[in-house]
Amino acid sequence: MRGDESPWLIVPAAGRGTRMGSDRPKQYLPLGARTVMGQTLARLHSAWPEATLMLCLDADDDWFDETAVPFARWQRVSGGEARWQSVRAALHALDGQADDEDWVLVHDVARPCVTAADLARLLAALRRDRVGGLLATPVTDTLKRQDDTQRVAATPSREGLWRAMTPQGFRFGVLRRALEHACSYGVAVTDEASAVEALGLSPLLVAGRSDNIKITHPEDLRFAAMILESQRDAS
Ligand SMILES: Nc1ccn([C@@H]2O[C@H](COP(=O)(O)OP(=O)(O)OP(=O)(O)O)[C@@H](O)[C@H]2O)c(=O)n1
Ligand SMILES: C[C@](O)(CO)[C@H](O)COP(=O)(O)O
Repeated sequence: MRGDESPWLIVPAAGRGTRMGSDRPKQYLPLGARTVMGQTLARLHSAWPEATLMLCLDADDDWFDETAVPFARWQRVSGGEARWQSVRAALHALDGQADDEDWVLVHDVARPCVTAADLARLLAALRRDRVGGLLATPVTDTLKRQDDTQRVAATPSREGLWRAMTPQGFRFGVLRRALEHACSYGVAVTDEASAVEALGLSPLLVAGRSDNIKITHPEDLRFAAMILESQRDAS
């Protein structure tokens, strides 16, 4: 970001929610008093009201309602086939607007439970760092690797393993280069950090709350509603 007054924020929201299996993309399902997208954008806006939002939407999206966008400065970007392609399209749209040194924060529309405290901690950590980084939480379950008959082939150590979350924040120039590199070399990246890692850089892991869940399956939606309720009771 260039300063407190104009951070860049990319929200990939062009997914179809296949695993949710609902009648509409999961970002448009009701969650509390809003939609999933409405909750996510409200959380981001309360932390970073001056941000410029780049909102990646499917080109054929008929569900989008721009009254759900609380940001004064925002642009709609046509998303791509995969998440990283949606983020890349948003970075292309920032060409000529963002400087290489600006920080860009990317947050999934499907993570509506991110807290203001985690957003503030991430940003503070990024400002002290040269590379950039992401919210993440240490793995707490025992892990199993399957064989080709879906039996346990191994129990890998969870020591030093984290679950990657969002936001993920990097300088515009680095992230732009990382996604072009991933595109040119056909590297399949599921988050910004892995694209940056492919450049030989080491993103910072910033410990975040484990309830910053990604809504993926139907049960996650009910879980997210409970999390939002419990966070409201706690505040
Ligand atoms: N082509 C895509 C695919 C995904 N996303 C976004 O990336 C985030 C994480 O993706 P995921 O949870 O996999 O969402 P979907 O692609 O919607 O879900 P599914 O894989 O079940 O279809 C979501 O905010 C989603 O909207 C995107 O902007 N563009
Ligand atoms: C970026 C991400 O949220 C990190 O956990 C995640 O990888 C995105 O979801 P996908 O299912 O991998 O597209």
